[in-house]
Amino acid sequence: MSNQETSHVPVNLGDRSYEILIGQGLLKQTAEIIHPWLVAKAGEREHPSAFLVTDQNVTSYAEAVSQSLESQGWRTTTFTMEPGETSKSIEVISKAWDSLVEFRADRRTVVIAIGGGVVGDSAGFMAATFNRGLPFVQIPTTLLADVDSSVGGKVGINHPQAKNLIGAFHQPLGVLIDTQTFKTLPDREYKAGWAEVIKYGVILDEEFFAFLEQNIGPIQQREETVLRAAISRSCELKAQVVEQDEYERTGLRAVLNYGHTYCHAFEALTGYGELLHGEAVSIGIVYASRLAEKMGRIEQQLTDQQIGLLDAVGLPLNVTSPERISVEEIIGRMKLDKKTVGGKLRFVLPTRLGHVELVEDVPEELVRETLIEGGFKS
Ligand SMILES: NC(=O)c1ccc[n+]([C@@H]2O[C@H](COP(=O)([O-])OP(=O)(O)OC[C@H]3O[C@@H](n4cnc5c(N)ncnc54)[C@H](O)[C@@H]3O)[C@@H](O)[C@H]2O)c1
Ligand SMILES: O=C(O)C(=O)C[C@@H](O)[C@H](O)[C@H](O)COP(=O)(O)O
Ligand SMILES: [Zn+2]
Repeated sequence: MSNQETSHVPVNLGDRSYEILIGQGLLKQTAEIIHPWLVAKAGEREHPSAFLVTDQNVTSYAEAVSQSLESQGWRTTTFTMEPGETSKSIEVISKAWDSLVEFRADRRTVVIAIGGGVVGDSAGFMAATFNRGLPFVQIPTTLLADVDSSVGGKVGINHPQAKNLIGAFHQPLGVLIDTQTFKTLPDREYKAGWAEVIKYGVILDEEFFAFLEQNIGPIQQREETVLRAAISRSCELKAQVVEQDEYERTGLRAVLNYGHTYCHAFEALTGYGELLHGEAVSIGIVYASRLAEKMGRIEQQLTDQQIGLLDAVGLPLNVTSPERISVEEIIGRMKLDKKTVGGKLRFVLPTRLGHVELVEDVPEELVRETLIEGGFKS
């Protein structure tokens, strides 16, 4: 694939269908790219307006987007959040609602997220709630947002007790991925994104997992061809799951939550921000796999294989100083997980490489054992 080509990944959801575009230098063409998306979904408009949402580290990308739109006659304003997980809060959303009022946003104002998953999830929640729903476009700028958070319509904010507890399903009109944004992405954030990519291999695609194992060097070098292949395949796999269970009703979409029951508890208990989401996913995968071993679903070799790949891309395998957090606190936070039914924990667990299942009857004692063996306070 030449670097100049733009790839298209469709997400087929009836009248909420959209496409994910992956290419270089797309930000500057935002106005031209999103115009047909808007016309198809909401009709032609005379005085287009856009509410741009970004964070302080990526304002230059938001400026490129506003320049493109304003050159085509759009009225725009930019809402800039502080970077980091703590911005996924009701206080930030409340300020954004005030700005939307001040901007005189109407039902046709497009909310455009330009940033990582924090910006995308928050902006999506603004779009889902203001005026009972505004059109929404995702322009992700982290690897994690490219491969996961920008796709599938889960939007929301955190509750101090649990991740993403307040939210909605609100699909974007489209996703525009400009791979040039990788140039400024710090190493820690870059590595964090690979946790969700590796997750897809474990849950759905053994061959993709092997491809990642064979490309550690190019991954570390941020080689464009491998990056593009990994982003496209991840988006395809996520789209296939979301197409079958958009609202996570049948349990099918829950496979995307592999490692997340542990991950979300660790994120909340370490105070949102100590661990990046991708780092917590990496740690959560290790724990979930160990739990699967204890349940006799897999051999230790499969856990070791996942650890090998996570470690090779530089991801953490445990929380720092786990002894400061008690096992009971973790179990308590796990019970706030959205997969919990009637107070009973449910976990997504592997049966083999490329396949996972949502498991109902997980003995809490085995979960405790994994945590105690990981060094948490008993
Ligand atoms: N909705 C979903 O389906 C879904 C899926 C996965 C994760 N998430 C959520 O996504 C969030 C994590 O997203 P994230 O990992 O992108 O973190 P993030 O949004 O916090 O971004 C990470 C950091 O990188 C900076 N940054 C972003 N792009 C940059 C660039 N190109 N150059 C320089 N700096 C840049 C940001 O300012 C921030 O400091 C979590 O809140 C997680 O819960 C949601
Ligand atoms: O899109 C999904 O569905 C996912 O589970 C993807 C996850 O990577 C993501 O972290 C998501 O935000 C978790 O959703 P939640 O419903 O457990 O909050
Ligand atoms: Zn995730």
